Amino acid sequence: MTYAEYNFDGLIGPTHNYAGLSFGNLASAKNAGAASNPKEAALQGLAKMREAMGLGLKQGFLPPHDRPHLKTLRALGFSGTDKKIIESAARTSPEILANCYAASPMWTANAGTVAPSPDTLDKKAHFTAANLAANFHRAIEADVTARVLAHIFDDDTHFVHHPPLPGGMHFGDEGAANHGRLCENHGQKGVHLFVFGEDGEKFPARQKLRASEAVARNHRLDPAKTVFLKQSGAALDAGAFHNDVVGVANGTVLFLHEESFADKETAYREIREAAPFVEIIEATAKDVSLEDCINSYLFNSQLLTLPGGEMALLLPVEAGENPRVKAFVDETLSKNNPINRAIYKDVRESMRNGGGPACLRLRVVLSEEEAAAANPNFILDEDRITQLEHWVKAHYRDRLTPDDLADPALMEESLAATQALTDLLSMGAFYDFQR
Ligand SMILES: NCCC[C@H](NC(=O)CCC(=O)O)C(=O)O
Repeated sequence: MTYAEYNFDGLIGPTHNYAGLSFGNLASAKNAGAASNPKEAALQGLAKMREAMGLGLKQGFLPPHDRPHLKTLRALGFSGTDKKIIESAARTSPEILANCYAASPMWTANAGTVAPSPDTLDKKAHFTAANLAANFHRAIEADVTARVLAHIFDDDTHFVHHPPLPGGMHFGDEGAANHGRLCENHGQKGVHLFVFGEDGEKFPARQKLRASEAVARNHRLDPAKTVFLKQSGAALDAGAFHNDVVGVANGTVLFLHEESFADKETAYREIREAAPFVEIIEATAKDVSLEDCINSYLFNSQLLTLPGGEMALLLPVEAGENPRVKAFVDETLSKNNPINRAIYKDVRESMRNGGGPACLRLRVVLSEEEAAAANPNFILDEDRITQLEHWVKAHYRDRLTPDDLADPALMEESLAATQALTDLLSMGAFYDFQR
């Protein structure tokens, strides 16, 4: 059976803004209060999806969530008409309102963790939506994300869906941003790398070891092909709030910064034991400092296997603008390894909130049969992506500041856009505001 990797990117929602909500995420803090451009953000995201499609890769997307999330605002005691809810939240609790307005479901690397069917005991593909317990604005994504995944992969002969882990931060889980899969080819049993953290001196760790272990158990992974690795405190405190800021795995390659893990020698040994075929390509601190790494998002690139078998790095333009990072990329391309191409893409709107190319996508490996069982409305072809571009251009603003969140007109526009999208995608009464 033929297996292929699908990248499911987050379609960036109409309320994309810079509210500085994520402690430990340096870009989010730095840009707090700045004006965003939601239209440009969504079009940059779609342009990245087009790029991947142009490379001959399979591309899907996950829809944005309904924002503002009125259900959460009501649960927190705001009542009356929708307009009244926005007005009173804006007046008394602008911070709560900003959290309920975040377009953060765009970063689908945090939507959940996926185990492809060749890797699981029951030979089904398993999904666990991430609980994102570390941040209020992200924790409210979990239920709707679980609904989205169940809607797209709606066939229990092929797919198993696990609810977000219970227990709040005790089982804090941030999904695929702390997870990678190594394999010789997609149809063979892969090796799962789960990276967890422990609170640093400056910043808290979001991913807990016990959460990664629970996901691995639920997904019925082979313990011999599962490795749990502790993130280094230095990386966390330098701003790597998710491990995918300092490393990426694809196929036989692990591409990362040498200071990613707490105990590098042990980590590499365990990875090699589980995946003897692995090729580790690392940047030393001398090549690129952790600071350069985090400012440029070098390792938050998508490492993609092209149809011809070679690999390409899809990097943010910021990586090409840093001379030390650019030199390291050029050197990597010139060496004898599978990475032969670098493509720099502009996803600046997302980058300003700490999300690079790899944050914007969830990888799902599917057999042909499984792909045929997935909802085709969320797999892109030329017609579908053009439709989405038109939808963005028709509904999105090109400027949004945190002050604008107080304006009930923004709520009306955003929910009207979401309604139009559900019509376009035949989703029915999908979101909480439609029920
Ligand atoms: N994987 C990338 C995730 C980026 C995301 N940023 C944010 O939520 C910032 C939102 C804001 O500050 O408005 C986060 O930190 O989880």
